[in-house]
Amino acid sequence: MAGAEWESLEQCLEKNLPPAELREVKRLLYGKETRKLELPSRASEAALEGDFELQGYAFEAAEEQLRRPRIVRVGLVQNRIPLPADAPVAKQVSAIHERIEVIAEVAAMCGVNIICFQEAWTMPFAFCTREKLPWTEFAESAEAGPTTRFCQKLAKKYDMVVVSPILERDEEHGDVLWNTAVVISSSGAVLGKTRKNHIPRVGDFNESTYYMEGNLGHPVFQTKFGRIAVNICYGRHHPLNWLMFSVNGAEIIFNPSATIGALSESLWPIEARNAAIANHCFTCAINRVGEEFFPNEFTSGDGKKAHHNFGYFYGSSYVAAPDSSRTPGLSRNRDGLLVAELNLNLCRQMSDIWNFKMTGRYEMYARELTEAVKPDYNPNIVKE
Ligand SMILES: NC(=O)NCCC(=O)O
Repeated sequence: MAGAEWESLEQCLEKNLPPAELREVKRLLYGKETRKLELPSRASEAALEGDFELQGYAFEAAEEQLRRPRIVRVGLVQNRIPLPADAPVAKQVSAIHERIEVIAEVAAMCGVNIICFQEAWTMPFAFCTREKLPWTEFAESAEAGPTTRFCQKLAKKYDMVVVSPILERDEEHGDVLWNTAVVISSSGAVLGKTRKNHIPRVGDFNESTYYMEGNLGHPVFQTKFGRIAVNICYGRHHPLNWLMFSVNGAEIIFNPSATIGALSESLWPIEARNAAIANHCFTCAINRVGEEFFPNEFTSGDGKKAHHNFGYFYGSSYVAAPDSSRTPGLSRNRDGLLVAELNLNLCRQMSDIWNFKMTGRYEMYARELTEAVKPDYNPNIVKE
């Protein structure tokens, strides 16, 4: 299984395919080509100095007579944890805030309107350990915690919407934990929060030890740049989860994730891209980078030796559009900022062409699903 030594699918294709074939392969794997964005040279210099990748692409839409283009720039941030997982909690949180502050400043230079960080961005992805302390100490109030205050400052300073996926401690309801994304308006106000609806029970993703499935449904946030939603990590395997955000009007669905190569890398390029097509919206898939080592060994419950290492987080963050085009991914092994310019008019344009919302048989599905979840349901199998 590839670790850091394998840079990316894109690099491999560029290196090994003759130009004419590369064009055809890209046509299938990436759809209509996205235009490379001209980003300010001071942003590229700052990225170089800060040792992170900076890429920018634009999605085009057809010109309309009655609507002006609705242009919005999104910024996707993928990163390693800057300090080892056994460093003191407060130091880890400050180090990650400092790292993200540098990347957010570059995002602002690039004109980013909405920035989204990776899942549980303020901490190592420690849920594999099943230990409570010190990992639960990373949990914070979504409304008033230090990370939300940090993001509010960024939002106000840069007139930017910030999507901040954290481990939430809900002090108003018995101090319980949730996997939550806080959405902070460009005014600096907390617009709201959304919680991870599907908790993985696969491999070392032992998240059910820490929190329950979200109870906030599928909220969509009206920002001044467009309507956004957040489908946290494992929710991307559930087409109906994407659908419900779309039913509520999401034009951009962020998918902040933490996932490893051995488990999901072959699913990664397909799922968010498919969701963008099926729901006539943009999707933004973000994954963390690198390896994380935990002080105490843990087992994977598979009879194999206990280990300290979760596996390889393969980055590869990308944006997908409703017309099936997508950006190349960021690298598999470096911190990175992906800037994508979207024209939200493309959502309705694709809907008018393909009509999935119009041809979807939602009443029929709703009726049949209502029956299917009943304990006495008989599957509709026709037998001879
Ligand atoms: N963080 C998380 O939900 N990971 C589960 C694995 C996956 O969905 O690829």
